[in-house]
Amino acid sequence: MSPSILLERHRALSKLLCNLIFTRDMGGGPRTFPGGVNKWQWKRMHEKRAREKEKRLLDQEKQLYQARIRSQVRAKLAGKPDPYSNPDPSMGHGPMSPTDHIKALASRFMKEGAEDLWNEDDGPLKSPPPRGTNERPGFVGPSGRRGSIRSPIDLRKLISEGRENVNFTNPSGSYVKRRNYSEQSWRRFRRNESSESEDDDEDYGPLNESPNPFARNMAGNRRDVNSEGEKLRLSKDENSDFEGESVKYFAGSSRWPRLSVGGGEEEENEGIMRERGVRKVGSSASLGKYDVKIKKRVPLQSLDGEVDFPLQVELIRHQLSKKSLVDENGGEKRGEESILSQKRFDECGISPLIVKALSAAGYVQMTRVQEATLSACLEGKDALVKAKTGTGKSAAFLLPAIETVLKASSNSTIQRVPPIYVLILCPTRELASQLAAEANAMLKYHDGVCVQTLVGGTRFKDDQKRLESDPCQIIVATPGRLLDHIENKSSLSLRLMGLKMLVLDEADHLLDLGFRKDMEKIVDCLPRQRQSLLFSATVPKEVRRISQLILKREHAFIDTVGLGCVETPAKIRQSCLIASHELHFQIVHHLLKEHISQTPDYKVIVFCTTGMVTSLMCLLLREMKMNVRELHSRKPQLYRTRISDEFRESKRLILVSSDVSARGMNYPDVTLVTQIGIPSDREQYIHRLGRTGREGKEGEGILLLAPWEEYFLDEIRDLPLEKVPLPHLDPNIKLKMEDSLAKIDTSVKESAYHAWLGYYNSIREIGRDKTTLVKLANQFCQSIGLQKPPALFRKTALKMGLKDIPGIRIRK
Ligand SMILES: Nc1ncnc2c1ncn2[C@@H]1O[C@H](COP(=O)(O)OP(=O)(O)OP(=O)(O)O)[C@@H](O)[C@H]1O
Repeated sequence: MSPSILLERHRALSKLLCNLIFTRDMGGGPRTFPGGVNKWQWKRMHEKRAREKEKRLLDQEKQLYQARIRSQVRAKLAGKPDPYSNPDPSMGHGPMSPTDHIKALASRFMKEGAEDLWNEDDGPLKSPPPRGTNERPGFVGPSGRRGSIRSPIDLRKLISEGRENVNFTNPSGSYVKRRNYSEQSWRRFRRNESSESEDDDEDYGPLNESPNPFARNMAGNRRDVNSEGEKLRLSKDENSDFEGESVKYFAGSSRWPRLSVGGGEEEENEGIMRERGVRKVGSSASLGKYDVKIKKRVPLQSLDGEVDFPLQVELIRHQLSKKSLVDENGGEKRGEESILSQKRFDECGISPLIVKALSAAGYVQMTRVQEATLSACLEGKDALVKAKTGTGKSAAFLLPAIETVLKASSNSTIQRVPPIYVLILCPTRELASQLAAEANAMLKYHDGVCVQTLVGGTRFKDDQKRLESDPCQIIVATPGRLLDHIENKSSLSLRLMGLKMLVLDEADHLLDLGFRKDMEKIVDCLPRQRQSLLFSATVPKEVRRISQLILKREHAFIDTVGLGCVETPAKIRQSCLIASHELHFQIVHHLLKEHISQTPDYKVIVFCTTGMVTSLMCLLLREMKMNVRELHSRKPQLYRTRISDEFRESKRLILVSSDVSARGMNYPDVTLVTQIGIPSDREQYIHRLGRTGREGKEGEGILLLAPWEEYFLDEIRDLPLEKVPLPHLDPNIKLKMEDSLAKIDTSVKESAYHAWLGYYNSIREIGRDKTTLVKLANQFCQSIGLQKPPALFRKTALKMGLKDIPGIRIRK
């Protein structure tokens, strides 16, 4: 063997050993922490402490405020002067003015980068209901007007008193409206407040005259101060993050003070910092001291009067030029609804062969999310990206992923263990196959780059053989199967040492409790020196916090939806029907028939709560002579793949599915999505709905709930859902339906009952009242044609906390 080859081998071996030694400590921070807890337990402990502290502070503040009001009332009744009025504000000892109070509270409690998260409901800000209306918030009334929505107070807006009215677009072209809220909103707020205080706050007498909305807000009475139709977006995020930096502000006038919450252990330091006029920003609450930036405090006062006129003129100019561009391209309407941007792929510095492959696939112009993210991703930055369903997020991360591989391959020397440069994780097997297919389409003209999937439901040994015989640089995997490989000490772990990029598609779901443990283990085995990209159509605030465990501190948060904007595509008509369980099957049948008669090329997805309920629904619809397929996790993988492919290619077909199809699946031209029963959460509703109305096309979504499930509407009250009356149901269909139900095997119905019970038991709002849950389950049981509820195994009943609940039968 020649010396040069030996030297080469020696180098490769040393590199590998270095990697092994230095990359065991991965994913951020040391591996062991005081008390022997691991990194994740340590961080969770800090999160918990921060939450508790925040709650304590809020409670204190609430008590102080209430005490103040009481004293004022007493003084007023006794004819004494207001004990809190400060005759000489310059003395500085009296109580703060309401506005100052709010500012002080805001600066104490709000976290940097989380101003929008102050909205506890995590939804857009909407206007208060007009007095005297009975319309349910969030629904479109018969007149077509949207019912108003109860939403929380936007502190920043209140702080922004004195600012000029400015309308501008952010770099994505979305409309941003800014107004002077000083008097108008204040008056509106007070009006709104007084209307409710009559019922709620008798004790406090003149509370409705109180000018301190925040204290009331803390007391749980959140109210909105926006006027109807206004899209208020005051956050720095949507401005700065389009620029690719999470700490950069787009407009001078939108420079907001960075605000933070100190974590449990940090109280002492916090005091010192405050004294020095320095404050911590970043995720100190959740990450202890590991993710804290030190920033100079920007005094609130000085910002109040600050108006950067030249910049505002520039913004208005930008808006006008954007508008004329849109008009040139076929009117404003089209411009708003198109997912495409003005930029072409050949303008953004990606490899010409990829551009060629993209053109072959019909991609010439970038979509907005692709334009907004590509440069940051190509620069190697970490990013958390939020964009609506069906807007091209997959290509937005696949392109930089492929570029990373091309770059790494051209730089690397021959290695004994071929490295995996890109790891893409996603929640379902079907989505993994879809992403791999899309990546392969982009790699059409690149022979040397290979993509493989690692998903459950296939033979583990086959995976291993494939990995050995056909070394790939990109892996698309589901967390469970990937972890099997890692824990099996296969060569995959070694190959992952060369990882350059980690992508989490449907990131919020992957960081959710169901996947969290697996994700923690996986991330621990990846090199720390990597780029991480997190994509989803929904990014709830907890996810934004937890995402920092994967992302670097200086990551970009790119939100193309925008704070306060509706999170679902504009062209999807959404409606909701409320009906008792026994009518559900009939209604579903009626809705499908109606849709089919109106839509020649129909393509429908019916989402059910669980796999077994999906199975029952599918059998029933098939009995009713409808063209249906079923897809859920109880089916073998080969069957799932076949059905998924068939549904992708076909028209005039109904797919009855569990949540395996809820996220990421790109079935073209789905005309209707129906959801039967409550989705597991608001995010799941948005993702399921997003299977229709993709690429800016039209779509329709119908949610069917039982009356007791109506509470869920509160979670999605900011979405444009129209509550529609029950359709007239044909009595003949009822009889037919009963016949069909009778033909279905009892075991299927029993399994559906058990699954139903398990599903709703796991939903916090319902599962905690076991007696009611069992009653409702028995209603469902009758609606599916079972005479009495099937018995549960004692162990199952125990696990579910249902053992001694009346109505539950235990197997002997
Ligand atoms: N630049 C482009 N030009 C034309 N079509 C595109 C472009 N980028 C993506 N698409 C198409 O847009 C559709 C939606 O893309 P994709 O599945 O990536 O959406 P998504 O944002 O990931 O949705 P979800 O949130 O549901 O996962 C696909 O049919 C895709 O082919």
